[in-house]
Amino acid sequence: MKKVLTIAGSDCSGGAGIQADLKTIMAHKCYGMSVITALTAQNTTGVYGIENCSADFVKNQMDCVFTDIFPDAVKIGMVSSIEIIKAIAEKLREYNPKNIVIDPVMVSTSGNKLLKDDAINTLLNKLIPLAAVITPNLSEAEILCGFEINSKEDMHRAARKISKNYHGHILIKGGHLEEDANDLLFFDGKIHWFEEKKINNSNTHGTGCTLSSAIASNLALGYSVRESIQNSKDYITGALKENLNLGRGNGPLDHCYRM
Ligand SMILES: Nc1ncnc2c1ncn2[C@@H]1O[C@H](COP(=O)(O)OP(=O)(O)OP(=O)(O)O)[C@@H](O)[C@H]1O
Ligand SMILES: Cc1ncc(COP(=O)(O)O)c(N)n1
Repeated sequence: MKKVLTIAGSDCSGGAGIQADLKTIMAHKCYGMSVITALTAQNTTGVYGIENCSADFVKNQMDCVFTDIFPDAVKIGMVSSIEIIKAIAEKLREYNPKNIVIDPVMVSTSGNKLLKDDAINTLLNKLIPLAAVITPNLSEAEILCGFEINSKEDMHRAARKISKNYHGHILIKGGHLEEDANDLLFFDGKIHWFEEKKINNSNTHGTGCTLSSAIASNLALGYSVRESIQNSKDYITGALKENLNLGRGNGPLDHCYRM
């Protein structure tokens, strides 16, 4: 059995974060493990509190995982603070796992900050360089490239700019574009579009977490980056099409649809 580790925050309502990741990893028939960076009190309507884990305890969790059940892929989501980012980067350099996928989570669907402003540079300089794939959404890509993104052409320009400092695979997610849900992969100067019609469903809480943990699971299973992204997009599309409608806000995805 392939093993996938998620390093992320907990979402007590089960839609995003560690909970979405573990559901996704299990749906891909991989063995899921978690290093929790923060507890959040949140639900489909918003984030009502954040308690960060200490950097030392993050390291302690990573030592326990890596010295016992070494993962075939690692997904990284909410990382909150400079100290936690540095701790994760230090341990990743020590254990050197393959297939690191970073979802540079900055703001929740409900508009709440999940990464401190002063931590963005540390994320960029210390953690992102260790990733095989990064998966910014439009607003995260805007922060990484420094200009507004309103079209497919802007997404391409943004990827080119980000690639000047980061040489891995850049997947800019277009879920928040007005038109279709088209995602752009940029690597080694070449681009590939993953195209999908937008599904009319506002229950999209956790789509970013789900996509990145699905990509990590597919990489662990031995698929190429391109195949992993296509498989993951198909998984998201299927989970959105189920139209699960839970909670009073932007509800979660249905991870049971393939089981
Ligand atoms: N309404 C939709 N229909 C089809 N696919 C979608 C829809 N919304 C998002 N997606 C897809 O879901 C994935 C996540 O994209 P999105 O841009 O929503 O990321 P995100 O903002 O990080 O997610 P989150 O909502 O978790 O913050 C992408 O592959 C995107 O194309
Ligand atoms: C712990 C945690 N991690 C990530 C997200 C982002 O997901 P979304 O943008 O769908 O709210 C979140 N809300 N909570």
